[in-house]
Amino acid sequence: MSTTPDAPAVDTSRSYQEADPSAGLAKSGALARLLAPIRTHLVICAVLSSLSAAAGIVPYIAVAEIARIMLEDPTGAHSAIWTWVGIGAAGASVWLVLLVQSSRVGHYADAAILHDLRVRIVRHLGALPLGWFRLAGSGRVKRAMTGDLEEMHEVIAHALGQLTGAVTVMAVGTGYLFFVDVRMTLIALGVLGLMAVCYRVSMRSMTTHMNRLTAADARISAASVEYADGIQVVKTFGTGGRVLRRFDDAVDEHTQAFAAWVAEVRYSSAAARLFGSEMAVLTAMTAAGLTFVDHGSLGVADLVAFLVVAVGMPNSILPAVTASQGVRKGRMGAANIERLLARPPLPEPELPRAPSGHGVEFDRVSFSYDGVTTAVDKISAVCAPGQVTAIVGPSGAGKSTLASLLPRFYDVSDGAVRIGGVDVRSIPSAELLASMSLVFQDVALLRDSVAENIRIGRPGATDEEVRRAAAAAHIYEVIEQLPDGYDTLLDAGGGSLSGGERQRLTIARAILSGAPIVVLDEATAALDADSESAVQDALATLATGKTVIVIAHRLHTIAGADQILVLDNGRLAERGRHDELLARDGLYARMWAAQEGVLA
Ligand SMILES: Nc1ncnc2c1ncn2[C@@H]1O[C@H](COP(=O)(O)OP(=O)(O)OP(=O)(O)O)[C@@H](O)[C@H]1O
Repeated sequence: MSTTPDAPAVDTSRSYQEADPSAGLAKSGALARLLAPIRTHLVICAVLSSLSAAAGIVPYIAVAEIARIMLEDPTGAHSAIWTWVGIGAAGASVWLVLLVQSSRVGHYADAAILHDLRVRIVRHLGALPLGWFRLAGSGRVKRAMTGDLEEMHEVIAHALGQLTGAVTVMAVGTGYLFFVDVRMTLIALGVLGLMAVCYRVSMRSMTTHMNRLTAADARISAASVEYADGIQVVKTFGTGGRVLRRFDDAVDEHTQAFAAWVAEVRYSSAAARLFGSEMAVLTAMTAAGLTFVDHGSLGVADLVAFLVVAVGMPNSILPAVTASQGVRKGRMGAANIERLLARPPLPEPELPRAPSGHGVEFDRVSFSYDGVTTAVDKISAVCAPGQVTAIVGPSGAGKSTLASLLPRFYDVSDGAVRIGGVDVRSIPSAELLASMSLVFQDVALLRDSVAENIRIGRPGATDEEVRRAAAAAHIYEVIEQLPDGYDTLLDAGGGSLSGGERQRLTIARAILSGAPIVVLDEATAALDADSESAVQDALATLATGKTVIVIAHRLHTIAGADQILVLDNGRLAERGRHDELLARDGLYARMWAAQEGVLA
């Protein structure tokens, strides 16, 4: 917990790392909890589909009874036949009406709850610390909004009805058959029971195999994305073979995992299919039935009842098998969604305070991503308005982490970050973010026009203001030469803009926003000399009169900074101006010598 007096109480024990998806919270019961608001609808849907299934079996019973009447008294009056025809037709009508009603109620409840969950997820995402998105990635968000919700949809709109329907068909069907002949019914149930046993055997190690397949799937996706994202590097440096090998390995692993599963379950699943088929029930009923008829212990009419009703039962059981797998997936989807909704949101201040000024202070700031390893360790520094503070250090020293504590991508584990004397945790997050321009190296452009991409900095800005910002960011001429000028559509990758041009576009956005604090992560990728100097000029314009914090990778770009913080292994190793640090002959001097050596 912070030792500083103005630090609001927050839970610093939180870990920002995404929990293992297979880990426990809400693993069981998540589906029931998330569906609680539509429980009544689900009960109605289940009752309707159960009644519908019961009505659906009536026509089969009617056919069997008509056959009985005709076989037992072929020459008699057949008025009872018409009664059964009526009962059968009524059963079919009720089946259809109730089926439609149950589907209507299920889909209505499904649409309502999924809409509700989508809104909850989006609101929750809006309240999560921005750092979470960096760690979890867009894949996690996409999975929640599409795959996980779709799996819940399957349960609500389809699986529930199929399962209740199957149970009812079994109950009503066997009830009627027991009434006709107990021995034949037990034989029919025996065949279906064998199917259940074989199915259970084939599903015994499903979780292990599914986990292996899911892991292989994830590796295939990662290798594909890695290949597509890094296609330029891959082709330029001829490392395509290595990346493709990772892809091939992942595909091989997937194939092997699948083959191992198939090899293990091939007999049990084939047997389950066999015993669950109409063919198996028909064979068993015919063989046993004819034997009993031969011995005179079963009437032909009773045999017909089994051939009509018992043989039809597998038809409703097979969809229920698929439905039970759907329920399993739905439970996993619900657990994922519940886990996402359980991520703690960024705490908003109970007593918001307004900063007086825009000086930034890091006061004995510590931070750990996992609650174990310290990424930033007791760093103190003051970044005055109108001055440029550069953060430098070897890779992994904690530069980006320290800077990301200012916009509260993560909250400090200890100490405090202040703006204008106020702890950032006491400033409402919308105001906090509005007070700073963040220019990161993973330049974020939207799929929109050039003008709109700049206007994000200040949505109400006029075209003229957008143009002035573009001019100040030294990107004006580049835009003028684009096919549709400011109306040219960009894609998320920036379309035909170069790396330096994309950076200047985001600098124009930051200039337009006029935010008094600027945090920028210098591009690690080397730009060509012209682009580099254009970016430097743009940054100089952006920085005028502002509190500027630069995460620098190339030291010569920040040699003129007012203050340089040299981080090493999460600690502040040195601080001072360029000349002072060179004179100290420490880490900075060594890094400088190394970079100059490369440049020389
Ligand atoms: N998302 C994360 N989860 C866990 N640890 C992380 C995460 N991001 C960074 N770290 C760890 O925190 C430490 C500081 O990383 P950070 O990215 O802040 O360093 P950096 O100086 O900015 O490095 P670079 O110059 O390579 O970008 C490193 O040990 C890094 O491995």
